[in-house]
Amino acid sequence: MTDVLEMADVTVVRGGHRLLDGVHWSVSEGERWIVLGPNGAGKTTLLQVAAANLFPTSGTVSVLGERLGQVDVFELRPRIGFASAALADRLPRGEKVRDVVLTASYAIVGRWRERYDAPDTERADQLLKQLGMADFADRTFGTLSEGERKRVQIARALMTDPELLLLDEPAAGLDLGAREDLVRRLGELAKDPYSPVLVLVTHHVEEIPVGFTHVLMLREGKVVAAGPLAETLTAENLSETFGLPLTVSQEAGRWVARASG
Ligand SMILES: Nc1ncnc2c1ncn2[C@@H]1O[C@H](COP(=O)(O)OP(=O)(O)OP(=O)(O)O)[C@@H](O)[C@H]1O
Repeated sequence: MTDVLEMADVTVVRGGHRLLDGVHWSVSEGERWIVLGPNGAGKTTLLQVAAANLFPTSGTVSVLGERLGQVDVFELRPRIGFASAALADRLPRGEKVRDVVLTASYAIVGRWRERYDAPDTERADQLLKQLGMADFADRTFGTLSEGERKRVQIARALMTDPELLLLDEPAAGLDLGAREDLVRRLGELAKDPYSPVLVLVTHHVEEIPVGFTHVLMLREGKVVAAGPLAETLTAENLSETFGLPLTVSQEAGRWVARASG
């Protein structure tokens, strides 16, 4: 199996703080990863490095076979799909939903004078359909609910047919129904063999979709544990990651955690 992502001894220092501290991480073709950890653990920083948006202070990073520092990141970035709250904030509220997806082709937010061919529009519509948003294509982004916006962002992130898809807390801020809907859709994406390699950041084990295969657990910039979900997401590792005694169980492929005792 080829390596999609390879980090060796990656450290990121900002303002005297070690946001990431000696991270080793290897992601291979076909894997679906969860990055789990408490607030401030460094999850977003890790994703920024994986997205080739942030260069580490030390250590080496290879993404899709290209070594950061030796590759033109403007050629690499279109091969990586990315969705985060920070990116969503930049999407114009008055933009048509179809255009929010379409403009990803040019890595821009907000349609202007660029030209799109019919296959681009067809792909945007197909992705909106896949995410259950076909009926919303002509609405403006600002009129959507939070859950609907999240689904549009995932469609947008898939527009360039990326080889790696990075999702930073896609279920944050959703009510129970919208969260379950999104987790189910991410589960469908996970089981599709044509999907890109997936990396999903979350604080909550309840948000791990069925079909995800691996977990990297992060605390204070350090990897607590990383490996296949079934053997890595233990009560011991979870307690160490979140800094309190926790129990964890699995039911029908979904995970539940609570404070023990
Ligand atoms: N430029 C910076 N200078 C100093 N510290 C920073 C800087 N950027 C981020 N941090 C700190 O680095 C830590 C890790 O941040 P990061 O956003 O990666 O964590 P996270 O795990 O994604 O957190 P959350 O779950 O709350 O989103 C935080 O404590 C944050 O305050």
